[in-house]
Amino acid sequence: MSVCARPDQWHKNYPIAKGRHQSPIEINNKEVHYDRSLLPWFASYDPCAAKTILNNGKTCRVVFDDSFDRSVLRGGPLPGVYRLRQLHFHWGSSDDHGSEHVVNGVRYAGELHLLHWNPKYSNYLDAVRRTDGIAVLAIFLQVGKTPKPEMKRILEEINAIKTKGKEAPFPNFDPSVLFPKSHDYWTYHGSFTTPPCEECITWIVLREPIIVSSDQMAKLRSLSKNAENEPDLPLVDNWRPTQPRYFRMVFV
Ligand SMILES: NS(=O)(=O)c1ccc(NCc2ccco2)cc1
Ligand SMILES: [Zn+2]
Repeated sequence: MSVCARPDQWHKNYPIAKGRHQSPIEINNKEVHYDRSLLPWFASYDPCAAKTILNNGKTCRVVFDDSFDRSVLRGGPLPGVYRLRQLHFHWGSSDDHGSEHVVNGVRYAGELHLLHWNPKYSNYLDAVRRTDGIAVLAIFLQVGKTPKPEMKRILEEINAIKTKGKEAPFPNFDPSVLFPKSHDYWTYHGSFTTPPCEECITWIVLREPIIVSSDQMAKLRSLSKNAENEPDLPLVDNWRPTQPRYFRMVFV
């Protein structure tokens, strides 16, 4: 495996991976702080901003037009609007694990991340270098009998992006159809969960998971991390283990 492949080796190329604001973390109800000044969050997404779906060898990602304030997240812990840039997933090799954040010891089968950046900075890569540059809305995927029908749209495209580097058009999609009923959330300051592990993320982790079927999780696991003409390597277990919380409060 290349030196960057294993999370415990990342710090060799990205020293910040051993920082004090790394993600994901364990969220334990007995340690969270209630902050009544926190507002509800709101997403207003333009379905026409959705562009393509791709397999980058590490995850399945849907990319949106973020050339202006077209699809935005605001409220909650955020100081202003943040532009939706992409969404992607993390999942395991079986239904009993795969999420990045862990809640009171509970691991979910997967986790959906919607990544937004702060347009007060000139572009995404500039925002990535700022502590208030990025906001990620995280939604747990729980395996159950009555899956959310809106997940089907994404999973139907999986066959078109089986191998690394494959991309397909993904028009007319409003990701807020994937949200659970409750908007209750935890929030804390953390990092990217993959290199470069920059500590630029305001995390908004939804308490209520969305239900997916075991077949839908198997569909995600049918993706490959290799390119088309290479030996098959299943794309599974693309989650980072939880990192030390140090003294970061997690707010409700
Ligand atoms: N799982 S996540 O939401 O923390 C996440 C999201 C996006 C990246 N992208 C990698 C990157 C960082 C700077 C430029 O490109 C890495 C990790
Ligand atoms: Zn992620």
